[in-house]
Amino acid sequence: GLPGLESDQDGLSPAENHLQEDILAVDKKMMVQQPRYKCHQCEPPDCDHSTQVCNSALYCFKSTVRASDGTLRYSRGCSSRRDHYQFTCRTHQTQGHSKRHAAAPLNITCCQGDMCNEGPFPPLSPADTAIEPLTSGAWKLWLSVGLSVLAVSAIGGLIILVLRRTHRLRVSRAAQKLGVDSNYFTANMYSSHVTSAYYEGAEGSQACALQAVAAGDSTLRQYLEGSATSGSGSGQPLMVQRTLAKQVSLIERLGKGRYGEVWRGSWCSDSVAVKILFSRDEASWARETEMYSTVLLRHDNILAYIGSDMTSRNSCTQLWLITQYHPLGSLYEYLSRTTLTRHQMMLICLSTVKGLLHLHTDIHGTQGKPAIAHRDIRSKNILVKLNGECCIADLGLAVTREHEDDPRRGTPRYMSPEMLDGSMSPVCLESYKRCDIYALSLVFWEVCRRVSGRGRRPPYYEWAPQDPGLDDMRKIVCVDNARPGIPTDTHPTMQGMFSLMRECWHQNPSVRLPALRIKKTLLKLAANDNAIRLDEDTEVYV
Ligand SMILES: Nc1ncnc2c1ncn2[C@@H]1O[C@H](COP(=O)(O)OP(=O)(O)OP(=O)(O)O)[C@@H](O)[C@H]1O
Repeated sequence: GLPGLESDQDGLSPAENHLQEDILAVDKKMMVQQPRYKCHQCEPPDCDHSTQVCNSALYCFKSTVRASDGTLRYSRGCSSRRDHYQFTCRTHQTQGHSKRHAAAPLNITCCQGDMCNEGPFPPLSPADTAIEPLTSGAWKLWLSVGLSVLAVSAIGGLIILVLRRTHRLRVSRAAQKLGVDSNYFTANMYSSHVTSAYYEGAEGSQACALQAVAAGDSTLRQYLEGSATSGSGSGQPLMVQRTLAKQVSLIERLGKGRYGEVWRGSWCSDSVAVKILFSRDEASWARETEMYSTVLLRHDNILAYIGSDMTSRNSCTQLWLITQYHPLGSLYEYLSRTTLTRHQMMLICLSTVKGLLHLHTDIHGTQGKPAIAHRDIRSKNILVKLNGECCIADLGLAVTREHEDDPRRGTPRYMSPEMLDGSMSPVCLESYKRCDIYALSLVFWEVCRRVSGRGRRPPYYEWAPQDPGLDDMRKIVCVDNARPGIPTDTHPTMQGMFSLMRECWHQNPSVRLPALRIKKTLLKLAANDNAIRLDEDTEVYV
C-alpha cells in the first residue's frame, strides 16, 4: 500500500527524508504509468461494503477523522484524479512521523492495489481523542509575558520615583534660595487634595509659591486680609492670569446659576470659589472681571476677587472667575437653614448696605474708584461670611457711568417699578442706584421675616409664580401697586426696619433713601437695641 505523506519537510530526520524520497518516486511512477485499481467506496451503515466498489481508481484510501463534537468518523474511497491524490494523500498524518502533527484530527492512508483500502482504519493518537491540554510551551509563553509586564512596570515605577525625588530636591533647593520654608513649598506641591482632573502638574504650585514670596505672604488669607485692611484696594489679581486655571484644582460643585456653575476649588491649600461661565456669557465674565480688577475694588463687604482666566476644556472655552470662598453660601441658602436674632439680622443688613455704599460711592484720587450700580441685588447674590457679616457678589451686570446706556437687565422679581414699566428716565447711574435700593429693601424684608421665625419666602411669593417674568412682576408691582406684607412685630427695632423698607421700595425712586442714609439709620436702630452689640469701633451716626 501507499504510505501516508508528510507535507512539511522542515525538521525531518534522515529516515524521514528517505521516506520522503520514496514517496516522490511513487508520485513520479503514478504520473507515468497510471495503473488503475478497484477500491472499497464507502463504509456501512452508509453503504453495503461488499457492493460499493469503485473501478479504475488511481489510488484507494481509508481515513479516520475526529469531528468537532469529538466523535470519530471512518470512511473509505478512491479517486481517479491525480490532483486529488496530491490533496488527499499528501496531507494525511503518519502516526509518529512528526510530533507537531500528533494531535491532528485526521489520519488518512492511501494505497495502490485492488481493494487495498479494506481492513482496520488508521488510528488517531491518544492525544487526538481528548481535548488537547495547554501545552508546557503555552505556559512558558504566558509566564514570559507576565514577567515582561512586571519588569516594565517595575522599571517605570523606579524611573518615576527617581524623577520625583530629583524634582523635590531641585524645588527645595530653589525654595532655600528664595528663603521660603521648603516644607510648605513641597507640601503644597504634592498636597493630596490637588488631585482633580483639572490639575495640570506642579507648575501651578510653583507659581503660587513664587507669587507668595513676591507678595511677602504665604497664604491667600493673608493676602486678602492684607490688601483689604491696607485700604489700598489694589484688586490686582494675585495670580498670573495666563496660568490661573492650571493653579486651581476643582473639588466640588457648589451650585449652578443662569450664567454657569460655581465650584469650590483649591489653590495653595486654600479654598477658593471658581465661577465657570461658558463662552456665550463672555460679556458677563468680561464685565465682572473689569469691575473687580480695573476698578480697584476691595472691601470687606464685597466678595474678594482673586483673578480671572480663559481656559479651554474639551475643545470648549471656559471663562473662570476666582473669588474668595464662603462656606456658609448665599444669604438665600442661609435664610432657608436658620432663623435669626435681631443681632444677626442687623449684622447682615448693615454689612450688606456697607458693601452697597462702597459700590455706589465715587472715590477720587489714585486709589479711587468710580461709582458702580450693581443691578442684580438679591439674596442669591449676597454671601454670608463666617463672622456673620455679608458680602455682595455677582458683578456681571454692574455698570459705571461709562455704561449708562446699558439696556434694562436684572432679575424680574427684584426689579423696581420704574424698570418694570420702562419709565426709568433718564437712564443714568443714579437711576440704577435707586433700583439697587429698591432690591435691597426686598432683601431686608426676606431677612426680617426670619427674625420673627416665619419661613423663608421670596418677595411677592403670595402673588408671583416661582420664576416670574417681566409681565408677571409689572402687573404685581406697577399695576396692583403691591408690596411684600409686613409682619406684625411690635419691637421698636423691627418697626424701624419696616419703615426703612417702606421708604426704600417707594414707587417714586427719588423718595428712596440713599445707601449712606440707610447705613446711618441701621446704626441708630442698633445703638438703641440692647440685643444688638456691634463692634466698638463702629461709628454711630445720629
Ligand atoms: N464665593 C462663594 N463662596 C461660596 N459659595 C458660593 C460662592 N459663590 C457662589 N456660591 C454658591 O454657588 C451658588 C451658585 O452661584 P451663582 O452666582 O452662579 O448662581 P445664582 O446666584 O444662584 O444664580 P445666577 O447665576 O442667576 O446669579 C450660590 O447659590 C452659592 O451657594
